[in-house]
Amino acid sequence: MNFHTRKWVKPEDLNPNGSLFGGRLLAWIDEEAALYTVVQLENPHIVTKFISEINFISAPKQGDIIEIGIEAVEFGRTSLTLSCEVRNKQTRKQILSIDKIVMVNLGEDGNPAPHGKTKIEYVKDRLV
Ligand SMILES: CC(=O)SCCNC(=O)CCNC(=O)[C@H](O)C(C)(C)COP(=O)(O)OP(=O)(O)OC[C@H]1O[C@@H](n2cnc3c(N)ncnc32)[C@H](O)[C@@H]1OP(=O)(O)O
Repeated sequence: MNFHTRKWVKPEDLNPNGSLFGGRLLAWIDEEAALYTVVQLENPHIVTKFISEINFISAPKQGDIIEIGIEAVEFGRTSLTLSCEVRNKQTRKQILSIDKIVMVNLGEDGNPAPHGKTKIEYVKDRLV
């Protein structure tokens, strides 16, 4: 799993209990999943279709640095299924896990379209 994105938990990210607001974390994850999918499928027109159970394992506090990891689990015909882990960057303590995030590739008409991909590709390999 690649942990591409780091976030610094700031006052505006907190819930009234003083820990990271879950909705804020989900927004960061959704954006990360979308960016990962755009890069993998080489198409900016993708949507989040389905998110499985979300396990909030521990609560980050203000000042924590967290990192968001995404991994491709399955390439479907029009879909790409991802998994997600979030952990504390310094302590590696687990913060959240999601088994399945299903992203769907769209055509110009806005309907699901085959993406033609079967495996993870690395941008550096596309450049040579
Ligand atoms: C990044 C963002 O924030 S996007 C904003 C939030 N997302 C949205 O607004 C999306 C709203 N939903 C939609 O527009 C539609 O549901 C669509 C276009 C995504 C899909 O329409 P559908 O009629 O379900 O399409 P369809 O039945 O062809 O399924 C498309 C793919 O999704 C998969 N899929 C559909 N429903 C589910 C589900 N409940 N769970 C898992 N996978 C699913 C299908 O298996 C298929 O994958 P495959 O082609 O690899 O086999």
